[in-house]
Amino acid sequence: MPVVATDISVAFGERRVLNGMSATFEEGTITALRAPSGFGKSTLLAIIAGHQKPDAGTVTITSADGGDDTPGISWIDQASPVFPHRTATDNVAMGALSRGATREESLTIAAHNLTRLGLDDVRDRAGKRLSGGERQRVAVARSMAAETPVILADEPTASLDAASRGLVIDALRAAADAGAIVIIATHDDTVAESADRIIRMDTLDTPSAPEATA
Ligand SMILES: Nc1ncnc2c1ncn2[C@@H]1O[C@H](COP(=O)(O)OP(=O)(O)OP(=O)(O)O)[C@@H](O)[C@H]1O
Repeated sequence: MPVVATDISVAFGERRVLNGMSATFEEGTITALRAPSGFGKSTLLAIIAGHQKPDAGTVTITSADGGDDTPGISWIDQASPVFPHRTATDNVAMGALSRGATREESLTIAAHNLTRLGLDDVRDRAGKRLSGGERQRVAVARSMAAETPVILADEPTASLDAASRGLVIDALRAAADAGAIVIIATHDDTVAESADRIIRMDTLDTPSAPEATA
């Protein structure tokens, strides 16, 4: 079931950031949120995640079976927490454990996802000894291991070189191909080119403005 944002408005003091924005995010697609800094990309992701309440408007996320349970949501950003005293493997395995995998299964799933994100060399390294870019990829790997139906990524390639960026894009693409709803706030042209759809948030300053360009 899609994520549906309807008539979302947010202001911080006098500054109106989102003004009656509506958008639907379908399963199996990557949507890139694009705009210069300050147009509310992160704010929209935070509202979809439920981290922040809009002044007006609603977000509905219905689980695949049509029930009321909110489906799992992964959040990936540069500040995604990594447990400092646990290894990269354990950090990623937690994603699989969170969906009910056994410890043994989780370690296999973690190994697979560490490899696909180019993290084999640091799999036994404690979280606190990982670089910023490695932590960011651990967060992506954990999200892949968790197989959440919704993945919200705020500048997921910000600390990464071109090779690592490609691995993150490939992972997010694979998640979407498996049915996930992937929404990415990004300034990175390469990430945006990999998306199925781009929403230009700087063209959305009036209610009922056209919501997206392909
Ligand atoms: N908690 C807050 N209190 C006050 N202002 C805020 C708050 N959160 C965000 N803002 C402001 O709202 C605007 C939108 O912020 P947001 O982080 O959503 O933009 P963005 O498009 O993601 O920017 P960037 O590309 O720099 O990450 C900015 O002007 C920001 O300063």
